[in-house]
Amino acid sequence: MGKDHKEKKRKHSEEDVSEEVTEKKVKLSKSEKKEKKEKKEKKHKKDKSSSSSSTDEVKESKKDKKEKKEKKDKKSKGPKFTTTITGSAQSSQGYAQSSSLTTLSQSDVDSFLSENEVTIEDPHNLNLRPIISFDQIELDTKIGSVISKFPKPTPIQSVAWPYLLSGKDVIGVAETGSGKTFAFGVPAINNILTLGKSGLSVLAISPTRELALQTYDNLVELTSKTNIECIAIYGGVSKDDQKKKLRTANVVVATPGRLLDLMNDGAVNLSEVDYLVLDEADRMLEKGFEEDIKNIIGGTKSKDRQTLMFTATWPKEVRELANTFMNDPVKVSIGDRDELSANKRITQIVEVIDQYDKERKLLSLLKKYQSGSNSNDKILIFALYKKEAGRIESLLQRNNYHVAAIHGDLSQQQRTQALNAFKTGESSLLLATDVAARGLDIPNVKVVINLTFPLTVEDYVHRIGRTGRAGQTGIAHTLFTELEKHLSGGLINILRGANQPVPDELLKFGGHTKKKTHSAYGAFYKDVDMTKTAKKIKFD
Ligand SMILES: Nc1ncnc2c1ncn2[C@@H]1O[C@H](COP(=O)(O)OP(=O)(O)OP(=O)(O)O)[C@@H](O)[C@H]1O
Repeated sequence: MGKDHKEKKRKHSEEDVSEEVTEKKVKLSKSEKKEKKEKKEKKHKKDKSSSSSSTDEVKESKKDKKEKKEKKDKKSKGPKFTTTITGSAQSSQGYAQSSSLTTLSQSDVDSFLSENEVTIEDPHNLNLRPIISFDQIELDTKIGSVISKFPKPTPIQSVAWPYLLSGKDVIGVAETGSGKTFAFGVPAINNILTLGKSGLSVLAISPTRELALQTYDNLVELTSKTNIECIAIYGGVSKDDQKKKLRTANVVVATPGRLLDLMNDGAVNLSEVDYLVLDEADRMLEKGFEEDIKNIIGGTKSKDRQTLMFTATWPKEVRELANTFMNDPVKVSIGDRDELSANKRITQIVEVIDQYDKERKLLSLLKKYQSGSNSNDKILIFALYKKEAGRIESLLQRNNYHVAAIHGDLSQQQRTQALNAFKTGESSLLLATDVAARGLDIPNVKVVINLTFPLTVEDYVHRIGRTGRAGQTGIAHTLFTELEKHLSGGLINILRGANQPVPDELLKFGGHTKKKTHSAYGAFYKDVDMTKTAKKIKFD
């Protein structure tokens, strides 16, 4: 390999993966569009030449539609949440149900499951009861004292912990801001302490540098009273310090590019990793990451490894790939996660506007949301591309706004500074690309403004999830233009699913979400039922 090529490769691996994937997707989608057009033309010619076969096709497609409808009707008539957990003292591989959980009445367990719309798909039939209060779980006291700052576990923690402490592979799907980091973090650290593990045994993979750092901070807090050493591995900073710390680390949180880089340098050995987490798992399983993830997982223990996938969105398209890395996973979902859905405590406002009106509209929204007693409210503005972010940053500065910015054209130091300024409130505006869409837990973000709609509806759910976290409420204000009309159907479904008004102008775009032209991208496809009204599903 030539020096230039090597250098290019290194740079590539250190670039922010998230933005990189977004841009790759767009480039590829152009060539795929061309391919699609050619296919369409071919099909058209074929149709013309055979009118009888075309009649057959119509019949066939009607039949298909009928079958699909029947299947759908059947599905919707069946029980939505099928979880029942019966039985009392349960134990499995090192996890023993506490006596206080055993004495909990079955009706209390049932109402917890129903109120939180819990679904558990457990191929092992373990029937493990959810941990409803902290006194129902026996954790190492060094961890117990850290998490006791919270009043009780969040639903995803309640349900996932017993399975994770039992050594099972788990897919955890729960809304944004619902405590998924501790859902996988607490058992990770508890297992190290109680099983007396040494060496590098826990690896969590994150899609962005900022999220890797945040998860690292959470794990440092959890291990603060222990000798466990944690390290964050991410690009844009020197490797030397990371290499040194890797020699003694027990827990690694990493972005894929830098981790692979260090693996290639021989600076990290994952062969003893037996607790592997893909955070924002659907993102990590997209085509742009797939190879990297395969290579990383290939370096970990293949036998006796516990593999976890956590996310707020779990599109069908990634599920098969997920299974290839897992061993009979238990799937735990909170809320109706089979349908893509947003956190219901977020007020969603969607305005359909002319794209040339965006900048004027943004300035008026900032005036509206930061006026009077709300003048210091934190607002997060999402642009789609680095260029757009740069342009809007100048626009805001010209209008005397003090704005922090995070996107791929900035150095890691600038990004970290910007995020800190927004976290501490030194700057009440943060302008970001989708680098900040997932996972970031920034206190008190009151409003998220989508200046340009993201490339997928999943990304929309993650973006708006930067507000309304940990039980709080928030506002998401989205500017939608004709350019994004192919995503209108998916957006309409999300709005309806969260009991939010759907503007007539959005309905006019129709209710069909087109299949993504590029399979690497978002993997979100859905036929939209325009007759669907928002419903509250009850567990009975
Ligand atoms: N048991 C708990 N009770 C109350 N708050 C909690 C609890 N556990 C975690 N939190 C807090 O909830 C917030 C959101 O948690 P976290 O960032 O893990 O959410 P998430 O589900 O991973 O969100 P996202 O899908 O956006 O990544 C954090 O500030 C965290 O400290």
